[in-house]
Amino acid sequence: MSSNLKEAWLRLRALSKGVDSLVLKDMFAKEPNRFEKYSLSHDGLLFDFSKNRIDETSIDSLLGLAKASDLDEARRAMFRGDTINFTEGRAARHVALRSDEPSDVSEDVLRNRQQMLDFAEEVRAGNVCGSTGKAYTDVVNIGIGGSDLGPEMVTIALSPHHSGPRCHFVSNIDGSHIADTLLGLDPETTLFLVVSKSFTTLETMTNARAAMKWLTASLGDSAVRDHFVAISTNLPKVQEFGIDETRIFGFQEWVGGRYSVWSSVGLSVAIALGADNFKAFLAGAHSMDKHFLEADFRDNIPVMLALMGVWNRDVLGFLSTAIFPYDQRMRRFAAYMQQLDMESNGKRITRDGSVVEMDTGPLIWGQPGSNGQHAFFQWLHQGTNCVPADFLIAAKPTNADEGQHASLLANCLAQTEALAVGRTYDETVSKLKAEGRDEATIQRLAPHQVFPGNKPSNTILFPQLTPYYLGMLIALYEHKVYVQGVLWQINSFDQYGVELGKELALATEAQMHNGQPGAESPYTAGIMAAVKALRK
Ligand SMILES: O=P(O)(O)OC[C@H]1O[C@](O)(CO)[C@@H](O)[C@@H]1O
Repeated sequence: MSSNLKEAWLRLRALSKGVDSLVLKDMFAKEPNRFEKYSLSHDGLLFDFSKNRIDETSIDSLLGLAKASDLDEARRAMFRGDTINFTEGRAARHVALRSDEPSDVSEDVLRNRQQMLDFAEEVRAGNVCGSTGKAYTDVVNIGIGGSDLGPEMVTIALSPHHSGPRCHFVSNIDGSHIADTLLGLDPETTLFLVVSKSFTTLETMTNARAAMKWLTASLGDSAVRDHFVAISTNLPKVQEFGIDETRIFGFQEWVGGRYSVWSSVGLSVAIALGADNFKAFLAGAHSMDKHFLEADFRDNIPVMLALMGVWNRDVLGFLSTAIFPYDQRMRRFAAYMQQLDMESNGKRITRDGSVVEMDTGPLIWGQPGSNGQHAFFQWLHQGTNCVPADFLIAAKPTNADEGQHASLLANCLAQTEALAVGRTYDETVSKLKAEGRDEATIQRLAPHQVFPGNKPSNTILFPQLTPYYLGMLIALYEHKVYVQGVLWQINSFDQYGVELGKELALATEAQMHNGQPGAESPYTAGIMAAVKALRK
């Protein structure tokens, strides 16, 4: 880490001494124009970060950190296609997937995109169909992690825009996932998309083999050609698996799994929504890309979102960040963001090989509002921990009642206020008095009904949940994650942390099926014996 950056971190962390005086209620009283000062907009999307425990001093210090980390060069390096994935020695150039501008990779990107969109349109039109001549009614995307979460989240979020076959998503190695999905599907009208960058992922290969068995049992081996598509960068493995070469859609090595929904990995999205909607999805992301690349840091939404996260994590010390889309169709958004953020920034080694000295990526979790309000919001309001949260909401509903949407909006905004402001003991006593409670009841209940408040949140408001704005939202979070990785000096684009468990699972499975007694790992021998006894 450069001495500049070290100093910037020291300056920032020195501010932690004064954080007790940062009380949102008082800060709003002193600065009634906080919304004007601490909100940004771009292309219809509004980012309100006024309900963070920040002031001009903290913002200056955070911006100083961004500058000292050479973030300006880092963002240009990403767009140039430099080797920013420095452990795996490649670029992370997902921004090129949503750009039509000429570059060294644009020809390849546009060719892949066109092939994928043409195929999607042919499927939608019924021109490409099953082995018995029937059009596909159902598409099953088999993949996991980035080969599943993006397509699944996006197709669910944009369901009002569906006009193609139904889409299903199978990911889990648990055989019940594919079994339950295939129930009720007709082999003659089902198309399987086997999505795996590596084409070696155990879950995906196992589920793909199960799907093939199910299909060929009724339509014979020759049907595989018409009912299986592969999306991968590993062409030899796909061919070995037996998928016809005319049904293989590739993408580039520099597309990371969790950044791949913009590539051929989005085929299920394109089949469900059509090429024009898919292009609008890319265009929304591109708009955010340009904003991220060009706007000054203080006016830059991904940069400021990242800096709020760093403030909450490294100065205020909060372990987690919650994501609450007030949108039932965005119910898989937090799960998607979990992989994006936690697989990217759940790291502890910096670019120079040393152990990082600050806390890195937070625990990401969330559920849609208003449901969450009736489950875990109690804990947020009155529990002993503090969790900063992002609230996301569309100004206008899509295929839903305007009045109900007004209630949804009101709930979303009210929660951000309740978290920030809380309710004091005296206010609680007044409320109980107004309810006509007697003195003894007031004394007994008041402490239980106090809300400490001072819980930070961001609010992200967008016009409507369209393909364009969903693309913009995802790109916003992608860039936030990258900015934070740059500040922490970690590589946001590898995922070595998932490997050890995979290796041990293979050894454990071998032991479970045909291992010699006594040769088991001491850590699992006891439970393995219990499993074997129960399986007899
Ligand atoms: O697309 P693949 O190669 O099957 O990988 C699936 C997922 O597995 C991981 O490599 C590890 O969980 C993810 O990064 C990736 O999205």
